Amino acid sequence: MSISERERMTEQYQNIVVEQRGRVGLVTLNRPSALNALNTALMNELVSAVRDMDTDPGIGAVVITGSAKAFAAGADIKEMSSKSYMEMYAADWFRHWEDLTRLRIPVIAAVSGFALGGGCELAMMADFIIAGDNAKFGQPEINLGVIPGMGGSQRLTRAVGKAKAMDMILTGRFMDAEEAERSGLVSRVVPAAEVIEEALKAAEAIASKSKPAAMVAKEVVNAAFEMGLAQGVVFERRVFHSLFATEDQKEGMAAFSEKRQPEFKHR
Ligand SMILES: CCCCCCCCCCCCC[C@H](O)CC(=O)SCCNC(=O)CCNC(=O)[C@H](O)C(C)(C)COP(=O)(O)OP(=O)(O)OC[C@H]1O[C@@H](n2cnc3c(N)ncnc32)[C@H](O)[C@@H]1OP(=O)(O)O
Repeated sequence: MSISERERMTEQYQNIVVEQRGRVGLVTLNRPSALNALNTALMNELVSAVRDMDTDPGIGAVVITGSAKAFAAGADIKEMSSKSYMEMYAADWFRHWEDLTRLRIPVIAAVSGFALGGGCELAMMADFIIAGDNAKFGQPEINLGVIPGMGGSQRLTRAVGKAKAMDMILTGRFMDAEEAERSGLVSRVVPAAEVIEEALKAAEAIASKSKPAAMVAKEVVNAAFEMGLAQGVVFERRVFHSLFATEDQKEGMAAFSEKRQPEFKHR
């Protein structure tokens, strides 16, 4: 992407910064004065940007990140506080942002600092989280008289188990990076100053693989949350069989036999 294209993309957005680094899309939440509190404008820009990346043949993976101090400190309390029950229920607030979990290409959340409430939920909507050693995760909504509202109770429980999820949601306590890794919430912890670099490296590695294989790998792993084991194993096996219809499978296995790096077509 040329600098002018990148500047144009950035001009489209006020609450995020959108960049392309090789075959990786990088989205940085950009509301530093509010610790990247997630308001409607930011979420709509985020969904729009990652949807464009998802259909861009030149992008194979996405990284979403925030600032050193905050990935996102939650939903924007000031925007939310005056809403009525019927305003929330009639608009079914947050439903549309579940689209973030339906992207085809892999998404990595690079988390430094606070990932609280909606910020933790947004990170858990990614395919995996790389955390800086200063990261603090939490679902402290109970302090505000509410509960998680964008999948937090469901994804946190599946990620760390009932005991820790219940502890965090009922007490509102934060979980540091070490506990988050130990609990399975994050895939790895790196020095905070290196988290974006590490996430970009992981995303570049993913984007260098076969795109159809990466897309279906994400799909079958996520299916484990929705299917029984026997059904999931059959689904995985059928998808494995289907990859033998791709050029990338032929190229990947031929490259191994010929002792060379594969040149995937990424389509
Ligand atoms: C219905 C309308 C649509 C809503 C918008 C769309 C949302 C999309 C996402 C949906 C998420 C689903 C719902 C979710 O489950 C519910 C929530 O997330 S509720 C919020 C949960 N988060 C919190 O409770 C954390 C609140 N913040 C804090 O506790 C502290 O800020 C901190 C993170 C511990 C840091 O403390 P400090 O270092 O002391 O910093 P400050 O407190 O001074 O904060 C600096 C500055 O940022 C502002 N700010 C921080 N967090 C938020 C926030 N969540 N919303 C709005 N503003 C926030 C804070 O007010 C300060 O601003 P200033 O006062 O200086 O102007």
